[in-house]
Amino acid sequence: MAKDPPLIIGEETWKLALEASGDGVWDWHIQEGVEHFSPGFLSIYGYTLEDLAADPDAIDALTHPDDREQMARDRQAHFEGRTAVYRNEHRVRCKDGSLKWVLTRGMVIARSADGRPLRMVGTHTDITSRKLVEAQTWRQAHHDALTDLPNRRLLTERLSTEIKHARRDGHQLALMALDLDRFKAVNDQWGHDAGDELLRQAAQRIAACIREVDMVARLGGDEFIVLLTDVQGEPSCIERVASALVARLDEVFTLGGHKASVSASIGIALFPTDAHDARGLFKRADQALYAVKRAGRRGYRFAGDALQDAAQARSRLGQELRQALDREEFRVHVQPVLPIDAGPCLHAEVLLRWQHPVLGLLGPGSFLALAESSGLIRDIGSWVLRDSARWLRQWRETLHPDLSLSLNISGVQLREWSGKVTDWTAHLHQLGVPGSGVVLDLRESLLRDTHLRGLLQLPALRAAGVGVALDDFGNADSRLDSLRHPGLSQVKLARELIVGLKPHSREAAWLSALVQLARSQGLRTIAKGVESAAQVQVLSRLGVDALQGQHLAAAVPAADFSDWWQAHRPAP
Ligand SMILES: Nc1nc2c(ncn2[C@@H]2O[C@H](COP(=O)(O)OP(=O)(O)OP(=O)(O)O)[C@@H](O)[C@H]2O)c(=O)[nH]1
Repeated sequence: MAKDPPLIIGEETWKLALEASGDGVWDWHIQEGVEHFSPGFLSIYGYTLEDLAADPDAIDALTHPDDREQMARDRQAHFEGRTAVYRNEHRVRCKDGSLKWVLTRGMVIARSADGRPLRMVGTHTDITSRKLVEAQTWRQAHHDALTDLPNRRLLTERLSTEIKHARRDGHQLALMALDLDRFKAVNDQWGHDAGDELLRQAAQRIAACIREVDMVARLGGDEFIVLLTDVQGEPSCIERVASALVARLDEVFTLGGHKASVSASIGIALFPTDAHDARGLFKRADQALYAVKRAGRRGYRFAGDALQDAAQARSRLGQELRQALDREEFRVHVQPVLPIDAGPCLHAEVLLRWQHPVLGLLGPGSFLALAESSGLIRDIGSWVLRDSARWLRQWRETLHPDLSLSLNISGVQLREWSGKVTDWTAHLHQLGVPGSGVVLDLRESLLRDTHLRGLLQLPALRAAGVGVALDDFGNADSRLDSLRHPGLSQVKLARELIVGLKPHSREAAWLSALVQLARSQGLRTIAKGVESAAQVQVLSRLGVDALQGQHLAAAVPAADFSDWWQAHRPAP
C-alpha cells in the first residue's frame, strides 16, 4: 500500500482551522475502514466519542435512508475523479432523535499508485435552518394561504408528472374543475370572513372525498381542481367521486353562528380520451363545468359526449331503481334445481328480475352493480327475502314440506349482517321459514375476503339449519382450498366446467376430481348451466348430486312455479 504523501501544512493546523469555522471535520482512512470525527463534528449531533465508534458505517447508518443513494452516487463520482470535490446534502439522525440537514464537502487526499482512494477528509456544515427556510418558501410558493391546499403552480407540476406516468403506463387520469355555486351570496350576506371559513371547510370536505394519491388544488376564488390519478376500469368510479363531492358540498356549512348553503358544479375531462395535454384537459373540464352552470348548476358533467350519455343513462337508471321498490316493479323468478336421481324437485334458485316500465324485463346484470354501489341492494335484498319467504311458505304447504330456496347474497348485505346472524335467522323465523328452507349462495371472493370471513359466522348459520353454497366454483379464479371453508354445505360448479363437457375427456376427469374433493368435504354438488342431454349423462356418471340449467328447466316467475312443479313431479 502506498504511503500517505506528506501534507504541506500540519494536519492539526488545518483541522483546527476548519473546526474554528464552525464545521465538523471527518477523516476517513478508506482502505482501513476507519473514520475519525472531530469534537465539533460530534457536537453538531449531540454525540460523544463513545457513541460513535471510529467506523464509517456508524455515521452512514445515521443518514436518512432516502438520502443514502444520492450520497453514495456523489461519493463514487469523486472517487472516480469525475468531480473535483465531494459534495452532498443529507439528513443525519441526532442523539435526541431529531434530524439535522448537513452539507458535507470533502476531498480524497491520498490515492494508491493504481488510483484507488486511500484517504479522504472533509467537513459537515449544519444547514438545517437554511433548509427549513427553503422548505417554507417552497410551501408558500406552492400552496394556497387560505386553505393550505396545493395551488395552481403545484397542480401544474404534478399534472405534468402524472401525464408522463399515465402515458408511459397506459393509465387514465380524470381532471375535475369544481366551482361553488352562488358563493358570492355568502360573502354578501355574512361577510368575507365567513366566506373564507366556508372555503376552508369546503377544501376539507373535498379532500375527504378523494384518495391520498389524488390531489385537490385551489385555483383561487371558489374554484378548485380535483385530479384523480390512475383511474382504472369503469367511468362509474369517477362518477362515484363526483357525486360524493356534490353531496358533501350540498350539506349545510356552519360559519361561526351562521348557517350557509352552497352547491357545487363539476366538469370532468379524461386523459387521454378528451385531451392529450394539461392545457387541453383544463379547457375541456372548464367547458363541461360551464355546461353544468348553464343547465342550472349543482351536478357534474363529462366533457366527452359518450361518457356523458352513459353517465346520464346510469343516473336515470339509478333514480328509477330507487322508485322501483315503491312501484313494486321487482319480481322473484325461480329456476328449479333437479336431483340427479329423478326424484321430485325440492330446491330452486331465486333470480331477481326488474319489470322496467320502458326497457322491459331486466336481469340482475343490468342493475345489480348500481344497486350495490348505491346501497339500494339492502332494501332490495330485504324485499327479495320477504317475497321469497312468502312463496316458499305457500309451496311448502301445497307442494312439498321439504322445498327450499337459494338466495344470492352480496358483500354489502353480508356486512350488514355482521355479527347479527342470530337477528337474521330470527327474522327468517318471523317470516315463517325454518333455516333449512334457505340456502345462501356466496361468491368465492366473499369467502376469501379476510374482513368478511370474521363476520360471516358460517357455523352459526349452519347451526340454525341455513345452508351455505359456494357459488360458481371452478372458474379461472377459483382456489381448491375454498372447499375447506367451515360451514359450507353445498358447492355450485361453474358453467365453464360444464360447457363442452364430453365423456372420457380431460375436462371430465378434472370435473370428476373436483366432485370427489367436494364430496370428501361433505359437500353436496350442483352443476349449473346444464344445456344438453349429453352433459346430463356425463354429469350423472361423475356423481354430481343435482343439476340446474336451461335445458332441464328454465327460470319461471314465482307465480308459475306451482304449475311447473305439478307438471314435472315424478310419477308415483
Ligand atoms: N371570502 C372570499 N371570497 C372570495 C375569495 N376569492 C374570491 N372570492 C369571491 O368569490 C366570488 C366568486 O365568484 P363567482 O364564482 O362568479 O360567484 P358565484 O356566486 O359562486 O357564482 P356562480 O359560480 O355563477 O354560481 C366572488 O364574489 C369573489 O369576490 C376569497 O379568498 N375569499
